[in-house]
Amino acid sequence: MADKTVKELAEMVGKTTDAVKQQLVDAGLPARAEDDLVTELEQEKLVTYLKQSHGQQEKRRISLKSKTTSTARVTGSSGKSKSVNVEVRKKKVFEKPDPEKMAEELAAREQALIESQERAAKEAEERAATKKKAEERQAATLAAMRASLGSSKKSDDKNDDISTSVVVKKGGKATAEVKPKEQPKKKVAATKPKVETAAERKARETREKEEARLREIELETRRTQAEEAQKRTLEQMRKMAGKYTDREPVTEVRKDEPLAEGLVGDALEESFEKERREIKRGSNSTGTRGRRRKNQDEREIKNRKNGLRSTQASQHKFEKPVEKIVYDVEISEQISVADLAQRMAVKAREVTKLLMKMGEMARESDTIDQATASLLVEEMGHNPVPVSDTKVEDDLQYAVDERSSNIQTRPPVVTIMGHVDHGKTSLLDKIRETKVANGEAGGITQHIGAYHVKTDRGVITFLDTPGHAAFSAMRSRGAQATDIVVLVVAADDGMMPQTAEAIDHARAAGTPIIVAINKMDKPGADPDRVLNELTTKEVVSEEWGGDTPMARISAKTGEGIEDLLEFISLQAELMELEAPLDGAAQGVVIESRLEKGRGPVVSVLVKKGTLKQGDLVLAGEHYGKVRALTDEHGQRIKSAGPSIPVEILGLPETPAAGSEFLVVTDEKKAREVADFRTNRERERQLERQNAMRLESMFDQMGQGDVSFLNIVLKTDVRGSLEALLAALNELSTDEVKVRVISSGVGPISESDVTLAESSEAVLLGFNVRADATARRKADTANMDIRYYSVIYGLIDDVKSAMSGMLAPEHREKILGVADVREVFRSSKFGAAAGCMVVEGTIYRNKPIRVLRDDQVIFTGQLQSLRRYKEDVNEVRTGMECGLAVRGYDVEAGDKIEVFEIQEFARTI
Ligand SMILES: Nc1nc2c(ncn2[C@@H]2O[C@H](COP(=O)(O)OP(=O)(O)OP(=O)(O)O)[C@@H](O)[C@H]2O)c(=O)[nH]1
Repeated sequence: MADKTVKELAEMVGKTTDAVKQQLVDAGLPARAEDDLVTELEQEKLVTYLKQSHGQQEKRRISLKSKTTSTARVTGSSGKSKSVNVEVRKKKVFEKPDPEKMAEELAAREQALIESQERAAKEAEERAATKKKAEERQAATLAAMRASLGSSKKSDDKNDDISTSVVVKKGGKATAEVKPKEQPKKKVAATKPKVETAAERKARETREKEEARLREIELETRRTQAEEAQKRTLEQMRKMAGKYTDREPVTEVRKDEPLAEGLVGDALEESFEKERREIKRGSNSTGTRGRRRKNQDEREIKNRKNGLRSTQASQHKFEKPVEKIVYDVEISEQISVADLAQRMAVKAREVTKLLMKMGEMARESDTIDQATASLLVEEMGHNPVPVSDTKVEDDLQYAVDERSSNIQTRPPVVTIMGHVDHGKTSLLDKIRETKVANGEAGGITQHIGAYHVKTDRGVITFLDTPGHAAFSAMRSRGAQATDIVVLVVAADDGMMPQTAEAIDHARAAGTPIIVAINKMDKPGADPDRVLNELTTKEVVSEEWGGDTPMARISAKTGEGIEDLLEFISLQAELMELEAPLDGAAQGVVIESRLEKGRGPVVSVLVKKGTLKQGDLVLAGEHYGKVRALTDEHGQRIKSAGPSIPVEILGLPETPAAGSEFLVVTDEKKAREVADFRTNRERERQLERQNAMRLESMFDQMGQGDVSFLNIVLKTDVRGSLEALLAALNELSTDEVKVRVISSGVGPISESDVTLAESSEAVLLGFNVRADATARRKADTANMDIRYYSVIYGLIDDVKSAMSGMLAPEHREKILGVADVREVFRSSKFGAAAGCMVVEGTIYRNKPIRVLRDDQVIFTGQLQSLRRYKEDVNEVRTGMECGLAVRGYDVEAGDKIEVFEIQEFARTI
């Protein structure tokens, strides 16, 4: 760069002289005229200024300080103070670049790359053309020079010894030099022309201008390439960002590279360096650079085609290239750790490790519950698919349903409910008496928990287990055995608590209600009152515009019973009750008992299909072949269709009342389901026991005053047992808890007595008696065995026992109040108060309180109570007295209140 005039500069950059002059001033240089020279230094200054103003910032040196060090003075244990260096390190965090922004940037850079390549090609062409022109010009100049030299040689010969050459020095100043005459010819030819002609000068200037432009292009190319490198680096960073998000970068950030700016780690920095080196090398040799550039571009394209692979891809070889397989893992309600691991195709150790992390210590053989297993599976990146343990059961049920066909109308199943003594049993008996005993020739009615009657409108089946307790026990087992509830309300008693409860139960089950207003024969019968009271529970008679049929009956005389049966049949018709007649039978266990000589006798109600002798029945946890079928009259029958109650023999044990039964063909499946149910029941039992243990622990820890009433209970049939257990369970309160230590069906045995004795339990028998040995044992142990035949009798007794265990309640009772009118002081008695008894009686020996402005200010005792001069024990309302309070001086206007603490027994 040579010194140039303002005009020359303007020509060079293709701007007006005025614009250049202004730029010079803006760049902080002195103002110039058109022909003033601008020195090289000034030109550089101007170029720097222009670059800056066009956004080409001077290359900044970025120095990121990851740590700062300062000095602090501290006093040591010896008391001496010393200075310590405090180094504060900054946390480096990778920022994940925004993918959208990156994509935009990438597109822009690609466009810029294409443009710059096109520009470079064009410029190369121009350069070649210019070079050619320059060479031509030079050749022409040389020819001219040679020509002029030839003519001057002739004149030299004339001037003999001196030749003058004019050398144009920097700045265009010409100086004359005297050269020795005998200059070798070839030397003259080798040197540049001594005098620069106007054409030469112009050529040189053009050349310089061209060179400057080329430098600019070079710079531009380098810049583009640097940007390219940056782009690639950022691209890699974007790909790597995901992998590094959770990690703390451990590498140091390079400080001398603007691209780094605290973002790039070692790997990226290295890649950047590589790019930089390539660019640097490329700039030294245009040819090599071009080749390299080409190769690089080819690589780029190849890499792009290959997706994520890049020139730096080899740096991340540690990554596992395989894609993770996500399994759908079926999880049953309980699953072993080993089994779960197998389903996820991992080692069991990995599962136990994860469990440990989650705070659960488990071995491979341990079983975990469905919720924990689901969590684990999710944690390990798979999909948990919870499956029901009842799948085998469901499959079995499905198979049974599949085999059902020939859908027919079936008889309704009716349960009779109502308050105690309102006549439920009487009603059932009356219906049976009129419809069964009389209807069936010679039939001996047998108690099987249900019976069916034939009416003009069809068959009706009654469940002979009256009361809502049995109804709810069945429902709690999922057996919706009842279609209609007949609610018995005594006309002379009206709606009672258990009437309301029965309504709630029926409502909860969605079972329609028919009301039987009983005891209409009684003189005190008031059916309207019943109707009225029932409306409070939103049971409105059809007569009153509601939808509940109500029959006025007498279980004693049989009046209205036909109407009731008619209502039931009509309701059944409305409900369009249907069931498949053919196919495998299924239904519900009504009752089961152990009978001497017959073994387990199970009463069932068929709900679907037809139950036949010889069928394989699965009921609850037991299964077996039906040896015999008996109807309610004790008659052996071959089969029973829908809604028909029968007794079956052949099961190995007594299933619980309310259990569902079904006929299966596959014994293996039946065993599988039976086993599963047994295990489930055992687990439930264990859970209950654990809960009990826990409960006891808490009780002991926190509330020392909780009492337990332990019970050993034996009943005749499972139905009563379920009902009683449910009822007893509800009796527990915060203070007294009922704990059934043992319960079962059958007579009270010696072991029951032993258990009751050891656990300090009361021994209760419902419709069963203790055998001889048990009786003897109870006598020796001085134990009381209580027998019942009415559920409510048993419950009431338990309630009383619980009440006896309750701590008595203490209540305070005010016995009398006296107003203090005057206070006298005597040296002998101290302060004595003259009072008037205004309420009750003032007692000398009872506790007192002193009240001032109706606020208690003292509680204590009287020191003396006198009437006139005599000491007395009590003074009644309206009488005057003198009294002294021990340890307290009363004032006129105070009130003396006498009280006592009374004990009240509490009931459950
Ligand atoms: N006068 C009269 N008495 C009846 C009628 N129905 C029942 N009783 C009497 O009422 C009492 C109770 O009858 P139950 O049939 O035992 O009543 P329940 O509702 O079954 O009683 P629990 O089984 O204890 O809940 C008995 O003394 C019956 O004789 C009736 O229609 N008229």
